[in-house]
Amino acid sequence: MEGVDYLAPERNNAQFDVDEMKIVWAGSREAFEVSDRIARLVASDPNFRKDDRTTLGRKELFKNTLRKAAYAWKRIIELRLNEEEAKRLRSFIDQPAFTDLHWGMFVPAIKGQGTDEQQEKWLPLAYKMQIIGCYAQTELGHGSNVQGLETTATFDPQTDEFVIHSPTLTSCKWWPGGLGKISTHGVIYARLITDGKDHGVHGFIVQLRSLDDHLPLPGITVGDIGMKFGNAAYNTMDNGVLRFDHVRIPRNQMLMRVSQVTREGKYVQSNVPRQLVYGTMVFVRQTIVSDASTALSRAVCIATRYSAVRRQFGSHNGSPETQVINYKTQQARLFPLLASAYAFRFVGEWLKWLYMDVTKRLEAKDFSTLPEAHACTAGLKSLTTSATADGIEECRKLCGGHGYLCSSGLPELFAVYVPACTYEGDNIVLLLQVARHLMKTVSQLGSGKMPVGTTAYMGRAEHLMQCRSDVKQAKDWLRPNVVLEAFEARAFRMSVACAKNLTKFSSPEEGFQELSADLVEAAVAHCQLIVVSKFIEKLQQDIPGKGVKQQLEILCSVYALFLLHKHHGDFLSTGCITPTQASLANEQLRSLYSQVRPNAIALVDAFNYTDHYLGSVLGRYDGNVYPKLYEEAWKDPLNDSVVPDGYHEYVRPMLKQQLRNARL
Ligand SMILES: Cc1cc2nc3c(=O)[nH]c(=O)nc-3n(C[C@H](O)[C@H](O)[C@H](O)COP(=O)(O)OP(=O)(O)OC[C@H]3O[C@@H](n4cnc5c(N)ncnc54)[C@H](O)[C@@H]3O)c2cc1C
Repeated sequence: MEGVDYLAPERNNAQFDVDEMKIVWAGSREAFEVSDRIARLVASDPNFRKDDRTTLGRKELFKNTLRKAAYAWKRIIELRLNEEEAKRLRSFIDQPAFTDLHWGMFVPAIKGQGTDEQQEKWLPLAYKMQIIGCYAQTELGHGSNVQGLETTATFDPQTDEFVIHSPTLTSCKWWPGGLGKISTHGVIYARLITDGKDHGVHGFIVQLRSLDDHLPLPGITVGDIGMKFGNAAYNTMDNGVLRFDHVRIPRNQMLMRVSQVTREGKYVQSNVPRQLVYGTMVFVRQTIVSDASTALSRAVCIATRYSAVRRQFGSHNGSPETQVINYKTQQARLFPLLASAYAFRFVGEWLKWLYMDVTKRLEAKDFSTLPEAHACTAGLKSLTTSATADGIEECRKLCGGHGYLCSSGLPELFAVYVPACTYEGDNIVLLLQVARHLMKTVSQLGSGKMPVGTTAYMGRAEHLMQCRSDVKQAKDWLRPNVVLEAFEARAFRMSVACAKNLTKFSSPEEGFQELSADLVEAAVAHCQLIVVSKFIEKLQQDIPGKGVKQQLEILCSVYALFLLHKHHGDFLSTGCITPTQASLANEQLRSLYSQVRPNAIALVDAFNYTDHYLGSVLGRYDGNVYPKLYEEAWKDPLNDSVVPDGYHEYVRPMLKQQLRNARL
């Protein structure tokens, strides 16, 4: 029945003020109002319809993406939306497009690496979308190892130009989003060569297509790299291939904030420090972490609502069957993901603060915390995107068979999200960078150099090596200091163990290669500690609203104790806790799940997602799942006719034993 809220009894059980939780989730009342207004705007506009997306062919899908991007830009101008509102609008449209790379990578690259004059020239054009840009770093043969890129930018002093060239097949740019069919310009990464000397990889602004007829400029071969994983999903994006044949660009199109090439062809470092690039990196990764909380919360919202609707077994004398959300196994799979969504939200919020802190320090020429900030954002990007990709897939399984239908929204969400584990740095490669930083920090402890930021806890080395948890009963695990100390001791001891083992090898590099799997685990332990500690810090703030803080305290404990349970081998083998304490943590966790249960629906309502944005029949706000699933099935193009196309050619001859005469 339309208009009936089938989840109302669940909502009535909530023990906290959902409206206040919505503000906490959004970050502030103002952020909530902007987000709520823009989400409704998109949901109510039929131009942003997306329910037929997974049945469209690639060309139709792509054209549909271009239409939405153009229409969105028109609305942004008509409604005079500010930068934040425009960003929200693009995200609620929920369809990856060339604009993501234009605003998310091209513009920040020019801002971060361009000189003042370059910014004055290029940014106004980009802001008005008079040029459209992409970010082209990866090549067919080279991704993670950026220093291995082969594209060359050779300075020609005769003409005051760079010659951009792809010397081999493997040097073709491969993957950049927006490149394949749309970008007019790109920030292209190439090896800078002056006077026969290779100065390593630098960024250049290169025009790729004519601004009149959109044809590639002379010397440029460009196209799309082909279909990607899943239906619709990232196939709305034109990830591209690009080959240069001695393409000339003026010297002033090298991004010269950090290093320059003079008119005479001399390579000079400017007085601006190289660390400046860290600022852009922290900004981009902060966005990725915040996107992780969004993607995971969407999946969790769908799985939680559907778990309250779905019933299996347990009927007695004609009573309804049991809601699957009441099964302890369902709770033990679902509620840690719910807690993770909140945890990632708060660590993302903290990263916004970190970005501002990094920017301020850069302005004051204080570079002391930069390597730590860099390592920490790399690690958090890796941790949150991996957990989110796995979490979305778990949510699909939590929805049983129906989760496999595109109309559940989960297959597309997974397909569109999972490359986040690879782009902006492969997650394992990033964790290895974190591990290098941790090993360096440990090695400097004896020299009196105090670790900073998220590694500051390592400064209490002696205590962390000796401390033993004093947990005696299950509820002791609810004390934040107890949890924090266990996570700190585990992370530190794992790092110290790796550092010790490294000394057994004849060269540090050989040791690093050999121990890389252990090093990755140490890095994960460190990153999990960061997320736990930022959740705990969040709870030290004043959080208004009936019951809101209590719910967050429960979720924080769920997040931490779930990790402790999952990785209890680490905690036990490093001697941070005893087997008895590990089982007390598990006992406490079970009790926490029972406390989450009555609030589960309200906790996902607090994400404030419209049905349009969720794009899921299973996750509908009103819980009216079955009639809508039934309706949705009939909309499939296969059901346009009762007898399918192909029956007369292929099925009938088989049934009638006439295949021998059939023309196949
Ligand atoms: C959807 C999507 C969009 C993208 N958009 C862009 C874009 O806009 N612009 C752009 O320039 N690029 C883009 N990329 C490319 C992306 O940045 C690269 O794919 C990424 O950096 C990983 O590099 P790779 O593909 O070379 O992987 P590889 O580095 O080849 O990784 C392959 C395997 O080797 C492992 N590995 C690699 N190095 C090490 C090591 N040192 N130690 C241990 N293991 C290692 C990895 O963990 C992985 O398992 C995009 C990619 C995708 C999937």
